[in-house]
Amino acid sequence: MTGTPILTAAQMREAEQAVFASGIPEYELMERAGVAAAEIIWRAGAKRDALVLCGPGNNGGDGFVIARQLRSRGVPVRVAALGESRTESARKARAAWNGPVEPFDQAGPATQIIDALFGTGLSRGLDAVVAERLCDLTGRAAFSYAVDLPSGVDTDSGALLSAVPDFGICIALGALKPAHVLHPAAGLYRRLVCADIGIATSDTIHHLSPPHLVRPLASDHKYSRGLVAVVGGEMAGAGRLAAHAAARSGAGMVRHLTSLDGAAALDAVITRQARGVDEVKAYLADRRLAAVVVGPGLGRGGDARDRLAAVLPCGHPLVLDADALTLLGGAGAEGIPHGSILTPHEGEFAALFGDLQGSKINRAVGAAQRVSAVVVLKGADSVIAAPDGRVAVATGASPWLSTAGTGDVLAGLAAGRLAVTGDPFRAACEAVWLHGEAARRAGAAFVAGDLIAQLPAAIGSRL
Ligand SMILES: NC(=O)C1=CN([C@@H]2O[C@H](COP(=O)(O)OP(=O)(O)OC[C@H]3O[C@@H](n4cnc5c(N)ncnc54)[C@H](OP(=O)(O)O)[C@@H]3O)[C@@H](O)[C@H]2O)[C@@H](O)CC1
Ligand SMILES: Nc1ncnc2c1ncn2[C@@H]1O[C@H](COP(=O)(O)OP(=O)(O)O)[C@@H](O)[C@H]1O
Ligand SMILES: [K+]
Repeated sequence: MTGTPILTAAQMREAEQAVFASGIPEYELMERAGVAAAEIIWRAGAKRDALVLCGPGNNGGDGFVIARQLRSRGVPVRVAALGESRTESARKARAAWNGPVEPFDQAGPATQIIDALFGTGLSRGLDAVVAERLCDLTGRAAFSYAVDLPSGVDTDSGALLSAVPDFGICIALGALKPAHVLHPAAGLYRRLVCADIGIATSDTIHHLSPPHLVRPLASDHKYSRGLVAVVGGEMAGAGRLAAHAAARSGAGMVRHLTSLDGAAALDAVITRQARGVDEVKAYLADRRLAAVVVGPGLGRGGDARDRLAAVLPCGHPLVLDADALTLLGGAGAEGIPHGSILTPHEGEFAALFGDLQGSKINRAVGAAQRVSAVVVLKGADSVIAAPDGRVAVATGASPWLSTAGTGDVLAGLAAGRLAVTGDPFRAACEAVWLHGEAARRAGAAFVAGDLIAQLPAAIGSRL
């Protein structure tokens, strides 16, 4: 994965130490951060009057540098500070600002508000009066900026530790942090900009980037492009959605095994009635199968359990979703073949891995390592984790995706990409990106089937 790196507060401090060890002083880094942030603010707000809110730590120090930079460009700037500056660099930045400093609790509104109260060093929620004033000033400003992070969010989990206002632009310094991509914090700004301040970042957590897909070759045929089986059950609709998504994923052929009568007449998806477990097993004996998805439309009764039990040892690469995850949760996540893709929403995840703690990223990584499989922990911020520690986080998903059946589409799509690539982490990343792109193209108030219709265009955009 090659998207923008995401660093926790501790990893950020390590990267910062490496810069200091190379001979660059701390204050130089603060100057770089302030200059880069001021440039972004200048481009957005030009000469509109600005109020910079400075906290006691280095985030506040960045604020003093920003104030000086903006003033040198002719912006009418005021600074309000929350007490004294407590770090050497912040004191230096404050001394270099030779304008007045207002007490935070007396600062009046401005057209532009720059929040440099707290960043990665926030250790607890803001005092209620401070948070309230920040919300009030930010709400009244026409332009608002959060320096590094909105003050009040927990860097590593994206949780809100106190009331936090909505910002226009969040200026991440040096690298993204988990709070920039995880909700609820990730929903607090309209635009996110990452300012390069010369910190080397080589970590394993990345923002999900658009995939590079390949066209079929002239020598390809339907089996070489990947044969997918969808093992459904009594709820044919969900299985059908997964099957049709797989059929528009780039895979060569899709078979949908249902326990119901009525194979579709004219359809690219081959629907087969496989009433008993032996019939399911017979279909799964096909060596040409490149991926099998089980869960959408499976059901949760005894028959569903038997079908799932037939799929788990089949030896083909698996995508486990929906009812399959719920059934596996009841069994303590036993029997999940290594290298599978699991696509739980939070409820299914809790049933499977309820004891895991920490941020959404930590929980997804813990789960992936526990079952040696790729875990896609879905939601407005979907986290894709591999057992080797690689993580991609998808942001900006359309909230219109919160409609029935879109998860079935994702499962089918993941199986299709798994059949094409043979690589579970890559397939999961491609599927989540294509799913999000299809939703963007589908616009508003779509249903799961509309999403499937957008998949060819989404794929076409990445060839
Ligand atoms: N990493 C990098 O590469 C670079 C980092 N840079 C910048 O540094 C920022 C991190 O700076 P930082 O570590 O000094 O922490 P910061 O967020 O300013 O706050 C810490 C202070 O606030 C205090 N405090 C905490 N919570 C509080 C509360 N609720 N209410 C009241 N007080 C509270 C806390 O006190 P304590 O918890 O010890 O009581 C401490 O005094 C980072 O976000 C970025 O902007 C750039 O300059 C250059 C490159
Ligand atoms: N509020 C939201 N914003 C963005 N994406 C969402 C939101 N809610 C759900 N999604 C996405 O929609 C899909 C829903 O999947 P799931 O909950 O399994 O639904 P279903 O079981 O009905 O198919 C997932 O891909 C999830 O990431
Ligand atoms: K801030």
